[in-house]
Amino acid sequence: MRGALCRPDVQMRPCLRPCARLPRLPPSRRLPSSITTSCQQPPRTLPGRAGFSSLASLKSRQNDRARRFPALRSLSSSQLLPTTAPVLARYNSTTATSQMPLERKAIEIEKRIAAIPLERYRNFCIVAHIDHGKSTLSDRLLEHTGTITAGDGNKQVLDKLDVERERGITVKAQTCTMIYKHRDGLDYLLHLVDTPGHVDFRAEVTRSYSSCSGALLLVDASQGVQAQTVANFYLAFAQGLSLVPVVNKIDMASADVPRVLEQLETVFELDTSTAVKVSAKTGQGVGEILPAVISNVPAPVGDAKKPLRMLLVDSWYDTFKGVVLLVRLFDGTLKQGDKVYSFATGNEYIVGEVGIQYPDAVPQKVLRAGQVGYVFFNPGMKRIQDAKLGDTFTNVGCEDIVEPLPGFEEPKPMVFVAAFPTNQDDYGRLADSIAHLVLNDRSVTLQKDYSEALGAGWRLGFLGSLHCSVFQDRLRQEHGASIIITEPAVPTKIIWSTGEELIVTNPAEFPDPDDHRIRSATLYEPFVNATVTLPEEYVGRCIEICENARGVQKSLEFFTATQVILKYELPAASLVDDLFGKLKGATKGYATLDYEDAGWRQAQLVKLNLLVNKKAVDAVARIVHVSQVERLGRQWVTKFKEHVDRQMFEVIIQAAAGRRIVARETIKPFRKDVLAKLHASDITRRRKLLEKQKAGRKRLRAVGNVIIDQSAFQKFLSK
Ligand SMILES: Nc1nc2c(ncn2[C@@H]2O[C@H](COP(=O)(O)OP(=O)(O)OP(=O)(O)O)[C@@H](O)[C@H]2O)c(=O)[nH]1
Repeated sequence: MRGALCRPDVQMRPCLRPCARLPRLPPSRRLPSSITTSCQQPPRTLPGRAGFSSLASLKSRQNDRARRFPALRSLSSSQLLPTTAPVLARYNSTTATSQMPLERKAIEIEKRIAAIPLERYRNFCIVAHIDHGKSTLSDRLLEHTGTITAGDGNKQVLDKLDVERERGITVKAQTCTMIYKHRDGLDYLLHLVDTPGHVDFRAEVTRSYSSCSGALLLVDASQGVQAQTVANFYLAFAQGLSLVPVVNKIDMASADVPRVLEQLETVFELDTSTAVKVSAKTGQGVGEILPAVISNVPAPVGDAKKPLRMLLVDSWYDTFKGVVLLVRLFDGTLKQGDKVYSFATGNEYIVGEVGIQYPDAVPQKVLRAGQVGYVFFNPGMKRIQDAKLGDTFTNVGCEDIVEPLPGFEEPKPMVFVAAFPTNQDDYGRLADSIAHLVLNDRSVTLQKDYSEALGAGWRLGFLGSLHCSVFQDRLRQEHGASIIITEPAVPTKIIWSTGEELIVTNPAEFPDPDDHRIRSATLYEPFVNATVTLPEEYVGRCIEICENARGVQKSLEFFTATQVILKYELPAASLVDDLFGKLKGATKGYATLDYEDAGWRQAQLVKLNLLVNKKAVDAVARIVHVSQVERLGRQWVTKFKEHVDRQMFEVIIQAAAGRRIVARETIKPFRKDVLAKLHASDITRRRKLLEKQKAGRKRLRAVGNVIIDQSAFQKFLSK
């Protein structure tokens, strides 16, 4: 959430181009620019070509593996080389210089970059609401600079995950270096970051801003300013980024450019005389963007002659290279063989390879101050936990004279679910798949969990509901996993009468109603500050929805004659309860929502249990506000009844809030005709058989021995 992520310690820059003044901004501190001390570094030998041969060596390793393990021969190259093969495939199909082998291409790029001074570097990202065209515009810029060739196969080149392409959303910020020949005839080194628009991935956005000094503020000409435009604008502004207004989708019949320009002036007080009007789809006007970036975005500050000061922006795991780091160099240079020191862990590493994303990994001899690129070590960094995002690296021996950069605040997961394999035999395989995904998504938290009903599983924490659903999709798509996922829930804070605190993310850890301590404890739930933008005619309905979600209105402002910004303080639980879906439904899809962490608020919370023959189904339990128990309890018992088969005995389904039963349904038993073969007149025998049947039922009921099929849970837990 934004509150937890934005950097209150980053100073606002005195000059903001083109906008000069803005109210209501958080205090911030300037990004450190340079240090004045110097450091004697040991003489280094120039790296040989070894760094460039990594691809060849990977391929020969692949062949070697295939020779040793014949079963691997049937696998595709992408299965054998999880990172490099798709990279190569796309590189070959997309890169303008793609006909060249990787090594030649690397040398060519290196020559051009070496001739570009720091004053001609520009690091920028695209700030926009979801779906306003960031990834499409990135494609056009990559084509415009010849980084990739135009063509149908090149849609959303920077959206590398399957789930991103399938859903058409950016989940992971991606970076790309471009070399641009400007109108002045000189080469400029541009570094572009395509960021996600959705609020769940705000951590990615914030981190990306730290490697940039400017941003394109992109707005859809038909939709105008929306919730995430506002939120991302304030984040970028607080980081001191220089903003270039860009109006996109001008090819659309519904485009209203003058209205959008007016909004940019009114909402952000931006000077729109320099705004660029484009269609990322057709390419119209795209040629004007990079000249605007060059004139408005300042070159990064840094000194290549100083000791290394390098910020760790992102990381991912590669089977062969170990952890690969995406870094921004503030000072110094980095090349193969350099020894570096991590301020966060105190570990030392030897650089194995450095390079740039162009848009895929292209090795380079050296990275210089101001550049953003990748590095991996030799021997490789084994544990992803050692790559602490926001960490500063310097040359070994310079740790006492180099001041580390301010890091990032780790995002806190706010949505928790439990996950279980559909078939317990798959536990081991699913554990591997989850571990693999968690390696590359640092914001997911993972703990082992166990449910009597569903067996061994895990409790996973996510940044939001979309983050959770993207993770599930990736598990299914990339690992073919079949899982049961419980309903998402937010954490609860308990402050005991002794003053001690406990954050409960698993309802199983919530104290029993019989536990005397809970009666004197105070309970808290997380709240968010939500910003909703919507057309004026739907205001009444949206207010009703927010109030029903226990929201407290903070403000209602018109930012144009027909558009409203509504601000509410809301329980975070309402977001997992599909508040956004309800708002969209009420506004024909026009409402947009953004939110930031507003901290904990005291609340009357209770654990709601689903009981089957008096026995709690642990996987279903939730901690909810007292006002919700009746509605949710009724919903649960009705839905559960639909999915449980009739048994030989009566099944009682109840919802219990603490000790209070709030809803009940009964499934009548099959009555087996035990008297079928009996002669009608044999009264004693008849009574005996009926009594035996009754006792048998009683015994089963007493142990709550209800056989519930796994598919019943799946259907119950699926929306
Ligand atoms: N007509 C038209 N459609 C566009 C234009 N730019 C983007 N689109 C379409 O708008 C949709 C969203 O574009 P994306 O580039 O995925 O948007 P995004 O901002 O990267 O989306 P997120 O990463 O999910 O925030 C896609 O269907 C694009 O084809 C444009 O200039 N004109």
